[in-house]
Amino acid sequence: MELFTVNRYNEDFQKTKDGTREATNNEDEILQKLLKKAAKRKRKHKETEVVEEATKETVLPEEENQETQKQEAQEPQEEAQTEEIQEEDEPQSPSNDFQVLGGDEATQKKRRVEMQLPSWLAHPTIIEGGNLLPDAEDNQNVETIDQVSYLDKTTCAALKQMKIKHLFPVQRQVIPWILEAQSKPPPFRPRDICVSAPTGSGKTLAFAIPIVQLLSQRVECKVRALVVLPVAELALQVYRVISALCSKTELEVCLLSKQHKLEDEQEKLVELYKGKYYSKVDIVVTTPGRLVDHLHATKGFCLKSLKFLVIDEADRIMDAVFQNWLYHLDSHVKETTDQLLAGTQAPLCYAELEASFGKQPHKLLFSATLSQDPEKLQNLRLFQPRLFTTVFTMPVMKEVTGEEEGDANTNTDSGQFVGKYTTPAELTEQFCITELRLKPLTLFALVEKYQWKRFLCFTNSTDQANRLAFVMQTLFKESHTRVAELSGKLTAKVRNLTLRDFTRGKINGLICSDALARGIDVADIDVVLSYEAPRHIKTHIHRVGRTARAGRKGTAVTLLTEQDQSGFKKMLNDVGKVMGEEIQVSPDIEIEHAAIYKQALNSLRHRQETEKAQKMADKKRTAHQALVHKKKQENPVDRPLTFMEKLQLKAGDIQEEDAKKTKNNAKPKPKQGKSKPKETKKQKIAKERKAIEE
Ligand SMILES: Nc1ncnc2c1ncn2[C@@H]1O[C@H](COP(=O)(O)OP(=O)(O)OP(=O)(O)O)[C@@H](O)[C@H]1O
Repeated sequence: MELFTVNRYNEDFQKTKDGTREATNNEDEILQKLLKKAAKRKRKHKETEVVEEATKETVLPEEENQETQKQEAQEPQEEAQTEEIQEEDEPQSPSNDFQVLGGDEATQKKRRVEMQLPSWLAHPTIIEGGNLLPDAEDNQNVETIDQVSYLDKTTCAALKQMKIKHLFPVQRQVIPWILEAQSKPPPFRPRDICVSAPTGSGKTLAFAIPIVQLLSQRVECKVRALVVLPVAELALQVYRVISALCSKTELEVCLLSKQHKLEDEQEKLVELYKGKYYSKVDIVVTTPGRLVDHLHATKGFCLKSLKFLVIDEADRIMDAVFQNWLYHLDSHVKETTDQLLAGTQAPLCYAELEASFGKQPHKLLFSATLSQDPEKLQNLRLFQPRLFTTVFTMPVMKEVTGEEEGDANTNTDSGQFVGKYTTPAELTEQFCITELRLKPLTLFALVEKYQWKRFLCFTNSTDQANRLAFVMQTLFKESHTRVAELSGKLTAKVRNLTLRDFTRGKINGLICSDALARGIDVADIDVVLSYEAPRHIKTHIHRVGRTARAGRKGTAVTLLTEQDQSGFKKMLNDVGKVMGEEIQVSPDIEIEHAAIYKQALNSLRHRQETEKAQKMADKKRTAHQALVHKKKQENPVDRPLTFMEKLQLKAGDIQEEDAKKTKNNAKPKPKQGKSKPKETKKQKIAKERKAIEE
């Protein structure tokens, strides 16, 4: 069963001779074009070589000769691969592999079950990556912002103010597609899209520009666009970009994140006028948790007019626990015709299209590591989804085994869509082998050796980030390098201040946990270090993606121990990546910095002991308080009166006073005898309590 409803009006399908359908080879055409370009480059290179050879007297040194032999050898292989790729694209008949029970050894070997991707994942629209720098040769013939036909004047003016000269490849592909999809007449609905593009390739503007341009003509202010991001820092960053784009329009943008009070945000969202709520914003940028808070708590926060739902870092949001935000959101958007969207019904007919028109927002998913897990994607109920994916080099579909190193940017596992884990072309990846006990010192020596002035160092946990930041601050005490911690352990306010100081250059290095690994965009980071090998390839992709952004060069270094190396290498090879070159530090670092390192470790140990003692004291104090409280519960005499008891007493007193008044009128006043001994507080409380019980 198709995972998603197939739309009869989908322009991507064409009839073949025998009446069956097949996807047009849009992506195949692009792949073929890329291949031809590569082959032409190879031939040209070879011709020049032959010409050079003809004029040269000297014989090529042995290795060069081997090089040309290897190249020649490779050529026919490449052509063969070209054929393979053509074969690959033909729809293959399902394999009839099965296991013969009790057969001989050969037949017993279970065939590897290859994950069959849904057709929309298997046939993505390929975005040909390239150099993003405006003055790069690839961009000489790229239109400038003013020459782009599909951008209106206000958008161009806003982009110029943001110092944007050219659109990036992912923007040139996605923006016109969204504008065109939205221009379809009712009841044809725009297809939902998933965009998988490298970190720093400009995905934010790829969705922000069409949304702002399409909403800028709105008349009434209603929430028509919702942008959801996994963390508050990212939401703040995207909010700033969209606000800058809206500066030339009347659109209002609002940021909802736990960094502000709920009441203050409610003030910005809605206003009550003559008993009716009106929206004060057009575009809302938020995190899933905060969205649910407002869906429950903010009266008048209406999403019935929602036109766009953008999910940035979509795989992170789909992985995480805030899955139920989709359920809450759905209950606030127009009623959903589930069976229609979940693909359990027959393909859409005109009446159904008409019935479902405007019922769901246009869903736009973006990530550098998009998930292809059908179950997770199913939750989003995408409508005839379309995948855009970026590749920098020809995705050569070849088997990559653990030992050999695959070419960068090639996804060889047929269970993954093309370009799934593409990293920026300007990124240089390196690694450094060290011992676990010397890792802080190795990090210190690398920063000193390469004189890095702006670096990020990622650890696998917040505790590790906290400890490492402490040790590095001690090691860098003598030098001018300032290091700070940035992890989930700190409050959002402290994290913002630290990030601001780092952006301004007051701090040189941040020791971060992976909370910051996604999306954060800080310019000119020299190097991103992984202090510990990342546990998952996605984490690695997002960590290294903090540098080499927007076409700028960047370096990523991973600190590995002998034990980590093989696992890390396999993790990269599985997605067709390589480890890069090895860098080393002087083997005498331990001797050179023995004193300061020992001092750092001792102060860390001392701090940990103090913290442990503090924790023990806190534990004892809470235990004692619990005991005292328990005792007070047991003999209530010492327990101070509760609020209810005081109210009862007050009510009792009033009754007593009334009774006394009537008695006093009838009875002579008592003689002044010896004054009674003053009762203690305890006796007073016991007496009051007795009075209540009576
Ligand atoms: N057309 C453009 N011209 C110049 N700079 C651009 C352009 N588009 C985006 N940028 C800049 O590139 C940087 C990265 O953009 P953005 O954060 O949108 O990338 P991204 O793909 O969302 O990255 P990530 O996957 O890490 O979130 C930003 O500093 C942005 O200002």
